[in-house]
Amino acid sequence: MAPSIAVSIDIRAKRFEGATGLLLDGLRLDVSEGEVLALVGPSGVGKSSLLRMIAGLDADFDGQITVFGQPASEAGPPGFVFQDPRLLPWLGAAANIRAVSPATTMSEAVSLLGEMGLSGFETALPGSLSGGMQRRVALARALAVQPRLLLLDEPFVSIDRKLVRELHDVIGRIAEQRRPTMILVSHDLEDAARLADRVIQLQGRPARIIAETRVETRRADRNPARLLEIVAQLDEGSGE
Ligand SMILES: Nc1ncnc2c1ncn2[C@@H]1O[C@H](COP(=O)(O)OP(=O)(O)OP(=O)(O)O)[C@@H](O)[C@H]1O
Repeated sequence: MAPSIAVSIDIRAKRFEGATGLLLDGLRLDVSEGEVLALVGPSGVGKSSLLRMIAGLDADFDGQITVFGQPASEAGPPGFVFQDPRLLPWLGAAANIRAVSPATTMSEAVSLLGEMGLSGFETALPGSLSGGMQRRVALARALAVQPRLLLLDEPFVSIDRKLVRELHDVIGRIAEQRRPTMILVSHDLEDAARLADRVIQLQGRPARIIAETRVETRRADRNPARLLEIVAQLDEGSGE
């Protein structure tokens, strides 16, 4: 049986007030339930803007986006991990989760932090955590409401490569075990190659889909050599 559609995007036009020209013009894309989709493209192409439209945070465009069959602006908030972790600096890690999701019990928050590899850091203030750890708290916070849709906006920027790999593992585990539909925005082909089931590459103004690549290799089998091959395949697709 074909998987059902989680997110259906049909944008005829998106323009920002005061900006010259259209940001998006004729973008159609369906995301299947449980799929990990990567949106990749250069800075300024419109990836974050598209993510905000999918989240229902920006309904000012010509077209329609549905999330599990409902207009995005009425579908309820998805899990959203922003480029910067946006943690409350005066609250510990578990309290940060509960501040956004009050229905989450302390033991659920502790268990989520454990899943992110942060056992023992429940009361740690954000300022005492590394950038990678703060991202993991933000991920735990997004997962606390058990979202069917998880949106990740450049979760790997400004952290060093070793921490990026740890975060790749955490997100890969979420994909395999919790199986939310995930849309991951990145400018880095390697992030996409490591995590995505399908990679959409955007380019230009208005932004167009210049390549769509399905990554058939199971995430667990994407060892360094295979990852290099996948990145090369994506590079070829983008004409780089
Ligand atoms: N609220 C806004 N008003 C006007 N222009 C905007 C607004 N938000 C974004 N833009 C413009 O839209 C374009 C796309 O921005 P967006 O942040 O979506 O790109 P991006 O691909 O996510 O880039 P980056 O990776 O640098 O965040 C940019 O030229 C940006 O300046």
